[in-house]
Amino acid sequence: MTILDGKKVSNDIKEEIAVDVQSMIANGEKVPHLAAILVGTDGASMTYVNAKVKACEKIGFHSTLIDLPEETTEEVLLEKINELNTNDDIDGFIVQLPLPKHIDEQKVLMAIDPDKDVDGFHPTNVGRMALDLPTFLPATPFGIMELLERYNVETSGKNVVVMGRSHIVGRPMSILMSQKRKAGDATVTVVHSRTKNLAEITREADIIVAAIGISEYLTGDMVKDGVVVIDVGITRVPDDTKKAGYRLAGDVDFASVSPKASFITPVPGGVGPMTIAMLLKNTLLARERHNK
Ligand SMILES: Nc1nc(=O)c2c([nH]1)NC[C@@H]1CN(c3ccc(C(=O)N[C@@H](CCC(=O)O)C(=O)O)cc3)C=[N+]21
Repeated sequence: MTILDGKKVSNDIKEEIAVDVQSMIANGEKVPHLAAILVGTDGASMTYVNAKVKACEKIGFHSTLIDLPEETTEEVLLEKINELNTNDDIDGFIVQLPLPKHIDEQKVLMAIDPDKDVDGFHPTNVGRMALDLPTFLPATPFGIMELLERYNVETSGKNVVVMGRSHIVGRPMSILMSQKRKAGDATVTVVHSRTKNLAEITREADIIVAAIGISEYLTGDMVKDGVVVIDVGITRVPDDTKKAGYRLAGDVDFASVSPKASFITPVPGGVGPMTIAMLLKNTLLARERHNK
């Protein structure tokens, strides 16, 4: 069994990007500038956004964190987005999700200039992804593809079961893996909360991408020997024995699944760090495209 070490691979990618940044500086070019908008003070969201800003600093990007109060109106948020759209110094930006309930998420995502949409959530970019045109791939699926590639995990002709149909992970994952590309060419099945005989389907899978948001849902009896398991879940489970008061759990029951797996991602240290690395990669790409 091989651990797919997202922490290590994400550090490799960050180092590669840092080298690119150094040559940009040497050539007198502007370095990439990422902005992130955070609305409210959700603990997990703050952790992720801060991790993104810190990663920018580490590799030499400029970054701007725009912190807005929970009660920010949709109108004000849309104004902020328009400012970032028209600010030539900003190469790419993200609006951290989830947003407060009084804000229409779809409306917000559609307000982002697709050329600065480094999350790849704008319908234009989703469409471009589906058509296999140049775009920004959503960071989590992009990170999973990259992880599979770097460990030379064979996907061509394999049965891939994607658990979950979210717009951010499950859906794009299923599209990418069915496409003719590296870490693609797979036969993809999407399962979700209405799926019947779910375990019968997962037991046929060569590769499982678990992205349903239920902690430790996938157990050893639901997988076959030699399975490749990608765990996208990240839930904070209350735990008094931990200093933070919680532990991080994935969608996979690692204890029972890992003995049967050929490759498996841990949580933490798997898909999460890859997501951040690919956001940086997209921001570098945005800078390069804006140069042209
Ligand atoms: N517009 C937007 N874009 C996103 O990309 C986005 C988002 N909204 N909302 C929330 C999700 C979640 N997400 C994670 C990023 C990094 C880790 C990560 O680095 N996790 C560490 C652990 C971090 C911890 O201690 O909590 C790990 O898995 O090792 C996890 C989750 C990005 N998301």
